[in-house]
Amino acid sequence: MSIIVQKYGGTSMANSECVKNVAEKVVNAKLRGHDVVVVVSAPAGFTDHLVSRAKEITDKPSGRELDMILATGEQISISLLAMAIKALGEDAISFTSAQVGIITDGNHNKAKIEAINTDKLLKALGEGKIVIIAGFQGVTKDLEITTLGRGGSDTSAVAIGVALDAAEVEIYTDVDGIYTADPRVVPNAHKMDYITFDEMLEMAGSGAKVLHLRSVELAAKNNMPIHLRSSFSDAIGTYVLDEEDKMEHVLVRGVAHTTNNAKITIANIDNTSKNIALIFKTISDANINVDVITQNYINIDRITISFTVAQEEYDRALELSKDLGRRLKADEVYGNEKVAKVCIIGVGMKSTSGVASRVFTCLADHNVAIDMVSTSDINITCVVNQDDYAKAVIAIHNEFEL
Ligand SMILES: Nc1ncnc2c1ncn2[C@@H]1O[C@H](COP(=O)(O)OP(=O)(O)O)[C@@H](O)[C@H]1O
Ligand SMILES: N[C@@H](CC(=O)OP(=O)(O)O)C(=O)O
Repeated sequence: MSIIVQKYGGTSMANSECVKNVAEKVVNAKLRGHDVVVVVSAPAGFTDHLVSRAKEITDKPSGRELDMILATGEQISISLLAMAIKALGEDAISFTSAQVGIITDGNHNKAKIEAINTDKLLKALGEGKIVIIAGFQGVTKDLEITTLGRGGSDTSAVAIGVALDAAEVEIYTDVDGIYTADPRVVPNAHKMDYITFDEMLEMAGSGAKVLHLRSVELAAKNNMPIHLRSSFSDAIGTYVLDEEDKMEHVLVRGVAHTTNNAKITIANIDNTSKNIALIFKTISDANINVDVITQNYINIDRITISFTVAQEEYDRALELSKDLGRRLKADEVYGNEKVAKVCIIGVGMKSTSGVASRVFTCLADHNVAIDMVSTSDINITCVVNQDDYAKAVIAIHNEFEL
């Protein structure tokens, strides 16, 4: 019998009505003849609530203790779902990650899965049970509780799918598929039937939180198809696949955005690779992630470096940059705490020229100033003022008739 892994996110597990709805969908999959493994998240908003409880006690909870509290939300969901499935007459068993043996490294709050013990899962499936596993959490070899980073249940589901050699991983959520842009920002965005792993990696990495980035990396690495679909209908959703030939050829597949960005500029320093290396080593030594980087020439010997960081890192990054500016005798160091990234994504760009010029013309026509640009062969990212991001996303969505 083929194994199918289904993941239900917080929005699908929000209340008892939702849990009963999920139980029906799971039982239907079992009755269609599958061995069913279900991965669930905490009820919507519950993990946020746990974070704020911790923050009421201290601004800086230790990673270990934060994981101890954060991992509890998913345990509520697994037990309620097992009860709901049993109430429908099917046998089910719930497991925490520690009970299964989902082994991670010890990096609290952003742990990586290293191994999954499938013994208990296969035994329970062999006994005809529906298996329910707590997503988002793991355990180290020393039995320390860890979590995989916010949104990490998608990654749990794909990792379990790969370990069990499942036919596919179905991710159920509150939208009926992956859209050409965030439907909250672009009301006429439309659902795609397919998207390639590469495009979805860019979308997820560029702010489309509909799938956890690492879940897509893992699926791509193991060629595990993901079917993202709605918990509230039976309609086919969006397939994330390797098979580009199955898909309609389009130049641009979608537009993603993030609004949580800040920009720092170190102006007019000597153009030496030592100076550039010093800047980025100092920032990375402080555990700050740098995203888009640009280097502008003032003349052959002098350059200006700009880079973006997450808004929550802005103050620390600016302080470090001011210190660097003094050491490197920069003319000026300044920042903008509120910028946004708008990312235009499509594998079709690899083989077609002129996409960048259409993007820039379109943004100019809509009076959106472009602060920084970075490109790969399937992604054009423009950094714009935060107030302009929605205008920019909608304009580009229209320009490419998505
Ligand atoms: N391109 C996109 N396509 C679909 N949904 C998107 C996109 N970009 C952002 N989203 C948002 O992602 C949300 C689903 O993710 P999430 O809230 O994490 O669900 P869950 O709780 O089920 O894991 C949708 O409600 C939608 O607003
Ligand atoms: N409950 C965790 C893990 C998760 O993946 O949740 P969701 O599937 O609702 O995004 C979180 O809120 O981050």
